[in-house]
Amino acid sequence: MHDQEPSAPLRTVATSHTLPKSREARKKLIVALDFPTAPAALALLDRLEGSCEWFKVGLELYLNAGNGIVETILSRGHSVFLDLKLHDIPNTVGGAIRSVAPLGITMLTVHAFGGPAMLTAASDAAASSPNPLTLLAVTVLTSMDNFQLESIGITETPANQVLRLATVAQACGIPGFVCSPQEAAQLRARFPQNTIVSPGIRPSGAAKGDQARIATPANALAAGADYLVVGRPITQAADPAAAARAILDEMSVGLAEAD
Ligand SMILES: O=c1ccn([C@@H]2O[C@H](COP(=O)(O)O)[C@@H](O)[C@H]2O)c(=O)[nH]1
Repeated sequence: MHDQEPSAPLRTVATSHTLPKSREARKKLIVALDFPTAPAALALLDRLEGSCEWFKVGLELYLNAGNGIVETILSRGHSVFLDLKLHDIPNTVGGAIRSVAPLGITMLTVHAFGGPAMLTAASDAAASSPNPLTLLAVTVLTSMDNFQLESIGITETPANQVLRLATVAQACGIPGFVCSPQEAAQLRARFPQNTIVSPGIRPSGAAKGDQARIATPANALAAGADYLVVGRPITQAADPAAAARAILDEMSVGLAEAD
């Protein structure tokens, strides 16, 4: 469904077996900077300096702090996942991608629910990016359970709906997916070369909050996720750096066991 090169998947970096496990874990952890202002986000960034190298900027922060916060995080040498979950008509989504691509972000989300025309326009726009940009198709939000899906007329299970949306997105040239860790194994089996990013990560005993489909960091990696997105278990912890280190330690052990 696309006539240009799709944007590159990030699997090569994420699955490197030459790195020490602690280093590999750091390359797979993305901290969600869900804060209302740039100073609040940068205060957390300061505390995680040296521990974490990937940060996700979502709607809350981006709508307040704009491209400036993205540029600041990039200027500190970190990678940025811009989680805008674009969902609009094809022309608008393509234009939005062309607007943010020059920033130098590494990953950007679109909603797979936008359908083939929108996903193809997104893929084409990413292919013309001046920097390598991996598009991720958001499948079924990790906050949704069967009841939430049924309420909007979707009678499929979350797992089936994730597979359906990922299949459409992949056919349109989108190289990565966002899904819960509970669907990571089925997507990994079906799409071995695609990038899988999983939010809904909760260390044992952590508050679930509004997330419905969750797993621990080790189980998410074992299921085949390339990247884990973690927000509140780190950002709301009394000691965010210690919380991040504990998650990284669990990830390192999980990666070692998988070898
Ligand atoms: O399906 C999705 C897609 C995106 N997210 C985002 O990930 C983080 C998760 O934060 P937690 O505090 O660890 O729950 C957040 O920024 C979401 O916007 C998601 O959770 N689920």
